[in-house]
Amino acid sequence: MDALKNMLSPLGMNTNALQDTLKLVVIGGTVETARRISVSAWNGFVDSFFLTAHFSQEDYPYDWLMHWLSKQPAWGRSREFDITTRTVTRSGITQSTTGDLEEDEDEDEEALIHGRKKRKVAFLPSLDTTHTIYYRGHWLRITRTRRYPDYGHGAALKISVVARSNDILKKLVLEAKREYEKDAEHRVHIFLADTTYGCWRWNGARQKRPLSSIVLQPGVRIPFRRGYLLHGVPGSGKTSLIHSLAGELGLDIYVVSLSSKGMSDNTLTTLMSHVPSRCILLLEDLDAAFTRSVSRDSSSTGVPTASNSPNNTNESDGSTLSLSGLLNSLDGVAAAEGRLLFATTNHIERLDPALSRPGRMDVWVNFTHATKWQAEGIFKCFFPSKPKASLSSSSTTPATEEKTDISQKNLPLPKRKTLGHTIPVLEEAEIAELAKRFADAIPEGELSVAALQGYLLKNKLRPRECVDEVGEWIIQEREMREKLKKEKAEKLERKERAKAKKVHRVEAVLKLDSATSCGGSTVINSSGESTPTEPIMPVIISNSKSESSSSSESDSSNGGIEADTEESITSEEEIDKPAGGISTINSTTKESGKEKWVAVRAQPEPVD
Ligand SMILES: Nc1ncnc2c1ncn2[C@@H]1O[C@H](COP(=O)(O)OP(=O)(O)OP(=O)(O)O)[C@@H](O)[C@H]1O
Repeated sequence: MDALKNMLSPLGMNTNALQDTLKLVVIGGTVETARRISVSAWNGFVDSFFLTAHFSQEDYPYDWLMHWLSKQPAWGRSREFDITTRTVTRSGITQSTTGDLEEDEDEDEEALIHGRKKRKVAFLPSLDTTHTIYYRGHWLRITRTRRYPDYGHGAALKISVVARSNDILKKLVLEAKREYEKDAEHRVHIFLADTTYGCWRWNGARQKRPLSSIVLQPGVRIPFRRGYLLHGVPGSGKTSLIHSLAGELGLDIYVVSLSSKGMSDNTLTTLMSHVPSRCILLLEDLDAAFTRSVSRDSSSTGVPTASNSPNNTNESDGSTLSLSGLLNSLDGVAAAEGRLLFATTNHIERLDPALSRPGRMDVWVNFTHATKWQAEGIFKCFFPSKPKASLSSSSTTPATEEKTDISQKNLPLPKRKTLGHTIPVLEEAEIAELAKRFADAIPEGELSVAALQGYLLKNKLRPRECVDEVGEWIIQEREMREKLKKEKAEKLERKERAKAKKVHRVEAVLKLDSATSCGGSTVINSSGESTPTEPIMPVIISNSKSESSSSSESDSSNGGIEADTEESITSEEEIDKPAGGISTINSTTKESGKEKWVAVRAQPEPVD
């Protein structure tokens, strides 16, 4: 140091300041070196003493572990965890772990409480935080991370434990698997197609629903076949029947929405190659996918053309699913034993007949609005009744007696309970009589079963009043429907007017354009005038488009343009034919090109 001082003093530098700086550098360097050494020593220690297992969300052990974790009482003491009501995670952790937020473990995620969906609360290990859980004499260090943080999805779980052999981790995984499978016995698991990555994502598990809780018309039975097409009005029980069948057969459901963004022949093939051999494959929106201009030619993309779908273009949609691509995939799926193919649609008339070829969709079942028979059945499903033998003198008894109630075994499990309230349990004969009165009041084939269910749910605690007031409710429903219909018609009319205006604007622009182009042409010369627009322009415009200001005429000419440019295989199009006697809504819909797929198959024979 003295030598350094001597060296620097002739330069006139303040040696004290320099000394301090040097000291700081030395101390800082030492501290940083010590930190690095300790970190790498810790990592070395962890590597040599800790066993670490990684679980990726794409694989089943992740589900088992998440399910197991959700049941650990440690969450009650944890100071940091995620609470979610989303079902998009791949874990089945929909039951409460500490019992502090959710009282009713069996409650269906979709149960309606006062007309709203009641959501379950689930606990998750929070992301990027290490949790410590004591398990069989070992401390487990658990960290959940995002695999693709940039894309905001894909999770992974890391579990570390200090142990000599990996037995403890094996035991843990096996225990988690056993518990998961035990729980899964009572649930139907649903997987959704992820069109971005061409894989299946776990989307939740539902309580199994007894088949007897689906009230279908007598004679509607489902024979065993490979492919089923369930068609009919919304809210008539198509999806519920599939879920119920899945529960009955112990199968999981794999759902593909054919109209989803990014769906292509390749994606569908990839998805189909990953469908397990025993499962139900459900194709949703079958009609939605093929209201487009799809051709049997594999080169066809099935994407709406700009003309028939103004808001939807090839680029924005990204869908390149062709009918032939779908048919090939279906044939592949149908080839496997133990796999059932279901498809649902609200518009059977829009489907291509090729979809219903034997081996693809051999059974067609039509679902209609509620009949009186169904109304009676669903009423009996909803209200518990006491068998005559055990009937006490009082007409109503507390809900605790529900457990012995026979009629309740037809209800989906969750709907049997209504917490904190007393459900009147009436005599069987009285329920039968009320059900009959209820059915008498329900107009045949006018209201959906789902609507009836909604009304009954609202009156879950008032069976008698529910029947007394059903007439009023039907009037309200009709008024509501009328209102909605009116609003829809008005909306359509507004749209039509806007469309007509647009056509006029285009005409005006065309006029202007032609005027300008003629202005620069030899027309001027031939007339010998200096003003170019006068001689020819009006004639040219009136040839290409009519001068008519009526919106209907404008629309029909527009429709003509669409028909010319559309790559449609349908020869039965009626788009621009004058629709004598057809209501405004119908005719406008056809003109707008939405109904270009017409029925090519007659109603199939009723299934028995
Ligand atoms: N036939 C039925 N028996 C019992 N419950 C029914 C029936 N039809 C409808 N429901 C009830 O109505 C609700 C809606 O039914 P679901 O989703 O199965 O109808 P959907 O026909 O699949 O409708 P969408 O075509 O809109 O998908 C469900 O909660 C279901 O319990």
